Amino acid sequence: MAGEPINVNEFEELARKVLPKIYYDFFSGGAEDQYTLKENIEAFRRIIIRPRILVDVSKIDMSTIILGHRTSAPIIVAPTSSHQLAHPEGEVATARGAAACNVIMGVAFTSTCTMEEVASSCKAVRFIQTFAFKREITANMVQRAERNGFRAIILTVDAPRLGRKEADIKNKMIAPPFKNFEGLISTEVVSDKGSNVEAYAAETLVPSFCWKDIAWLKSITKLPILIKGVLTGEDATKAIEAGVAGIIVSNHGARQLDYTPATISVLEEVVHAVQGKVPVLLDGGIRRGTDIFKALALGAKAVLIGRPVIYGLAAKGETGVKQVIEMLKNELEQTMALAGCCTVDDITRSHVNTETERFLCRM
Ligand SMILES: Cc1cc2nc3c(=O)[nH]c(=O)nc-3n(C[C@H](O)[C@H](O)[C@H](O)COP(=O)(O)O)c2cc1C
Ligand SMILES: CCCCC(=O)C(=O)O
Repeated sequence: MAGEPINVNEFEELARKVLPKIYYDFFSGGAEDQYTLKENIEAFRRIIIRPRILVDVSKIDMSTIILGHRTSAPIIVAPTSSHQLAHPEGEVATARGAAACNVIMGVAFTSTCTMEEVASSCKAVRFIQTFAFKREITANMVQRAERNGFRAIILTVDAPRLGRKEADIKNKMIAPPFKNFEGLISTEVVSDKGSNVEAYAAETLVPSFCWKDIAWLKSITKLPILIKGVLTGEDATKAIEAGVAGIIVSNHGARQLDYTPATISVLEEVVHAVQGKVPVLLDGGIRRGTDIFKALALGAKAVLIGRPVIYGLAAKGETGVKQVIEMLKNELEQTMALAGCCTVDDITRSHVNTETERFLCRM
């Protein structure tokens, strides 16, 4: 690649060049055979856009409202851990990039900067992400989130234990200090068996966490709860019954259970189960504005972007994060104009064709 990156994939190439291999592998990798990792991207390619012509597209408005917050585009920075392994300024730089683009910033509790550092560094609307942690960790997180102006809790439910990323095992990947845990976990988290991420998980995660624990989480906070990691209509129905404020269709960027479906291929199933009761968001494999358009056409309110943001951060810090988000926004704007959609509400189911539909047409 010569010159400046002009799309998200070129940012990945740049990140691969600047990062030590062990960290590039950590950020880019998926679980086991990485079937789902490839599928998250491939499944988008199998969806075709049905543009409408001769629509007045002289003004395109990508803005939307997510849980009451107006944002410039249906894009949220996905909560991902360990940003200081990509860039010394870590999550603070990422959050500033998100703020500059007026999109919502998802902050992982396993961040390398503290929640407080991120909160005081930028004006972005921030959501805090947590796992099925021990109750004392969750209670601490909730108090700090409320005190520091976080607007929602993202509860990630696809990780009762950690997925097996074989590159990390081979590379003996050592997690950076997750500063939010200071004073909360007693033992020094180290391991001589290679990756210490397992040790972190064993110290903090509660594999017995289940649906009834959502009622407990609701009882200790007024913040809306988004549940992240839903892949079936059945679980979407249960999530609504549990009283969540939103659902994120996600397979954790293919880093947990391999051979789960590409998220875009199960979005409609979840959307049908939810019946418009709460917003449905999606992440996994978004690399183009056309991908965002397809997700919206199939019923998502917005999408979350994981790895592309990290690649931007690795390549150019805050500026890189901003450039990656702006690229995706520009591509979405271009797609909307060429498909004849002036606002996000104009993007409908009839603007795309799935592979199944094309197959059924031939029968
Ligand atoms: C390096 C890395 C770290 C992640 N850390 C977390 C995390 O701490 N909590 C979480 O809920 N999801 C985490 N995720 C998953 C993301 O939130 C998101 O679901 C995924 O990255 C979306 O796929 P994409 O990377 O293809 O955009 C992580 C993903 C990556 C790549
Ligand atoms: C203990 C860190 C968890 C990070 C994570 O969720 C991931 O790498 O996918």
